[in-house]
Amino acid sequence: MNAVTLGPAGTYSHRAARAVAAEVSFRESVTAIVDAVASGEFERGVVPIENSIEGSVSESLDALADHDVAVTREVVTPIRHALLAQSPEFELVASHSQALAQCRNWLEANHPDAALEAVASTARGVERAREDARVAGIGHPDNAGDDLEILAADIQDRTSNATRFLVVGPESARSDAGGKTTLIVYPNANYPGLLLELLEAFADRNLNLSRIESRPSGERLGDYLFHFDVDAGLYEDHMAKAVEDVEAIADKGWVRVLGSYDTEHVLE
Ligand SMILES: O=C(O)C(=O)C[C@]1(C(=O)O)C=C[C@@H](O)C=C1
Repeated sequence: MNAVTLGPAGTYSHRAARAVAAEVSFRESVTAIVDAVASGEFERGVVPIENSIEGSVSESLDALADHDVAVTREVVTPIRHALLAQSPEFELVASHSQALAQCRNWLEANHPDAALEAVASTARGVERAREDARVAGIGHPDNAGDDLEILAADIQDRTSNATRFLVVGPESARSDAGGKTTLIVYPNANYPGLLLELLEAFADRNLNLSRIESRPSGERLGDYLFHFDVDAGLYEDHMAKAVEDVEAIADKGWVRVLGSYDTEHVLE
């Protein structure tokens, strides 16, 4: 199985992708990854969806809403950041915006004068550090190689820092089997109790939601679509019925059922 994920080599996404595919290729944005799977160029894509400190990765949510793809698995992995540079004499810290945010307090306390630069990925920030002595990168410590020093390890603001990645495949890979289901709902309507009705489709059947996110639809201000993760598989009768109810409520808009899948925990 070949997979595409956020590059260059050495990103956390790369570490997650190695757990599901023997061959991993890279793109520099989440949207490009989902595009490459939707167009059939790759069998699987691995995208970060949510972090325990910083919350949702909105580019991933929007890319999933905009493409006909399926979710085939989720991978959860701990994120332990290190500060890497040629020497302690750096002026600027480059990393992915999520990583900079996960280390915000540590950076403020330890390097208040350093400038911050958001780049496409943590590994791209480490590359910047490798090319330029004025730059430090934040990323996985394995990226240090022979030429960079690990100036500090475990610099994330909370000891428990974990990111959830979704493995996406073509629509044909959509499965009803698995302990979790993701769906995206665009009701294209706005009236009192609409969200309550959607939630009741699950609550009335004792189905637990593990995540709900709203994202702007892009159609008009105040118009939203909703991302639901449910702790049940589509093979379960009450889950299939909940989806039918949601489809009836959203009959002026659309419902994208991305499928059911299981979770893998990757520690290294
Ligand atoms: O830049 C990377 O290494 C990534 O894989 C992206 C990403 C993210 O977007 O959340 C993945 C895990 C960490 O939370 C930090 C960055």
